[in-house]
Amino acid sequence: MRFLDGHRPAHDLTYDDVFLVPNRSDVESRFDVDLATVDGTGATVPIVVANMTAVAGRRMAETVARRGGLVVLPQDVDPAAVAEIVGWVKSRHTVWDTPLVLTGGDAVADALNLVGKRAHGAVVVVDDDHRPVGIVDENACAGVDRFSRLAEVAEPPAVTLPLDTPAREVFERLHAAGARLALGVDGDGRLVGVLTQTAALRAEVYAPAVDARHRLRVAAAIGVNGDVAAKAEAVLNAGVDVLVVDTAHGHQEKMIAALKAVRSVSPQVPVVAGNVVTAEGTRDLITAGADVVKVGVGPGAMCTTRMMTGVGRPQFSAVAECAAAARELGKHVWADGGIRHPRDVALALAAGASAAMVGSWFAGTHESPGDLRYDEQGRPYKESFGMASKRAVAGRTRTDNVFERARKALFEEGISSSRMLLDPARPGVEDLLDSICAGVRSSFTYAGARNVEEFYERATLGIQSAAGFAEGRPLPTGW
Ligand SMILES: NC(=O)C1=CN([C@@H]2O[C@H](COP(=O)(O)OP(=O)(O)OC[C@H]3O[C@@H](n4cnc5c(N)ncnc54)[C@H](OP(=O)(O)O)[C@@H]3O)[C@@H](O)[C@H]2O)C=CC1
Ligand SMILES: Nc1nc2c(ncn2[C@@H]2O[C@H](COP(=O)(O)O)[C@@H](O)[C@H]2O)c(=O)[nH]1
Ligand SMILES: [K+]
Repeated sequence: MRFLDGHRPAHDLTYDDVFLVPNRSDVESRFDVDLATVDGTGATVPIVVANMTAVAGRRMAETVARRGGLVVLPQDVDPAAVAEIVGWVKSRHTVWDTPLVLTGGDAVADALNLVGKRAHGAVVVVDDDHRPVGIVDENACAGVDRFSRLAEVAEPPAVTLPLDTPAREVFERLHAAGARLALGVDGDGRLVGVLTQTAALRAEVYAPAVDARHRLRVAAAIGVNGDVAAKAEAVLNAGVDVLVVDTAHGHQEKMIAALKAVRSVSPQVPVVAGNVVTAEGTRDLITAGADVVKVGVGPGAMCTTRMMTGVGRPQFSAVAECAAAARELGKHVWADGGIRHPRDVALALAAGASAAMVGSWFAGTHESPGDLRYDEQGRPYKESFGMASKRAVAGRTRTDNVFERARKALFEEGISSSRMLLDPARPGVEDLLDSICAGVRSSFTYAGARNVEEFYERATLGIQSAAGFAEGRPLPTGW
C-alpha cells in the first residue's frame, strides 16, 4: 500500500478520509480475482461476522460459511449452547440451504409465522418419512383462512433433484420450470435442502469455508475473565475452528495471560485476539500467541467508547499501523468495526487487513437472530445492541450477585437498542455479501490485483476532503 505523491497523512485517517486510485492492470475479469484470506482461518471471502448477540447466531453462521465467510459466536453463549450450535452448523449441507419444514396437517398460520424467517420465503411440506409433498409461500396463503391445513394450499414441488446435481443445472432447471425453489433430496427421496435460482448462482460463484472434513467452519469468542483455559477447552471440544479472545481493551495483562492459557490448551488452533489500535499492542498479542490481531477501538456502530473515554483511533490508520506490525512478524489483523459500505472492506484490505469484521450492518438481515419488527412506517427492522451496553452487561452478569451486577452496570460503552432497517433490495445477509464481494472484486481489478496480498502490495491511496467523499455518493433523487 502506498499513498499518492504528496498525500502523506498529517493525521490519523478513517475510511471516509481515503480513496483508491486505479492502476494499470492486467486482470481481465472481476471473476479472475481470488478473495480468499491467507490468515489461516479458512475463509474464502475476507468477511467475518462480529461476535455480537444481535448479529451472530446459528442461522447467520450457516449462511455466511456457505458463502465462504466466518461467523464468530459471542462469548455470552454458554459452552453447552455453543456445542449445540457448532454441531448444528457442521451438520448443514455445504450447498443446499436448510429448509423450513411443516406437515400437511399444520395450519396456514404456522407457515406464515415461519416464512419471514427465510430469505427464500417458503415452507416445504413433508410426509411422515420426510419426503417433500408440497411448497407453501406467502402467495399460496394470500386470502386463505389462517386455520386451513397446509395440505389444502401447498403447491406440488416443480423441481426435485438429487443433492449432487451441479448448481448450474439447478439454476437452469428452475429457470426452465419457472419455479422459485428447487428441493434437494437424498437417495431415499428425503428432503435435505432447498435452492433458489440466486442461491444456485451463488453456489457457483462462492466456495464454502470448510474444515478438513468438508463441514462448514465456525468460530467462537471467549473473554479474558474467569478460567480462560477451561472456557477455551470447552469451545474447542465443541468443534470450533477458530478461537477469538475478545475484550474491549485488548492491550492489557489479563489478555496476555488469557492468550498464554489458550495456547496451553491448544498450540495449533488459529487464535484471534483484540482489540488494539497500536503497533505495540499488536506485537504484544502476537508474542503472547495470537495469529490474528483484531483492530478497532471505537469505530463500531453500537460503540460509545470514544464519546465516553476519548480513547480510540480513526480506523483506517489503526488498521494500517497494526497490519504493518503484524506483517513484520508474519501474522495478520482483522479490521473490526465501522464497516458501512463495500468500499470500507476494500479499504481495510488495502490497509493490510486479511479480513474485515462486520457487526451492525448484518444485524438488519433475515439471518440475524432477532425478531423481525416493523416501524411506524411499516418498514421491517431488527434490533441491534452493543456488547458493552447495559443490556448486554445485564445478560452477561445474570449469574452474579446483585451487588456485583449493579457495580458492573456502572460501565456502559454501547447502545442498548437501535433499529437496523432491512434494506428492501438486500434483506438477506447473502445479498449484502454479494454487494460487498462485487465491490471488492472490482476494487482489486482497478488496482491490478488478483488476490488479497497483491491488493495490499498494489493499492494506491489518496486523502480526500469531506466534499470528496460526498461527491462519491449516488444521488438517487436528483438535486
Ligand atoms: N472494539 C471496541 O471498541 C470495543 C468493544 N467492546 C466489546 O464489548 C464486549 C465486552 O467487552 P468488555 O467490556 O471488555 O467485557 P469483558 O467481560 O470481556 O471484561 C473486560 C475485563 O477487562 C477489565 N477492564 C479493564 N479496563 C477495561 C476497560 N477500559 N474496558 C473494559 N474492561 C476493562 C474489566 O474489569 P472491570 O470491569 O473491573 O473494570 C474486565 O475484567 C466485547 O465483545 C468487546 O469486543 C467493548 C468496548 C469497546
Ligand atoms: N465500544 C463498543 N464496541 C462494541 C460494542 N459492541 C460491539 N462493539 C464492537 O463493534 C464491532 C462491530 O462494529 P460494527 O460497526 O460492524 O457494528 C464489534 O466487533 C466490536 O468490536 C459495544 O457495546 N461497545
Ligand atoms: K462509534
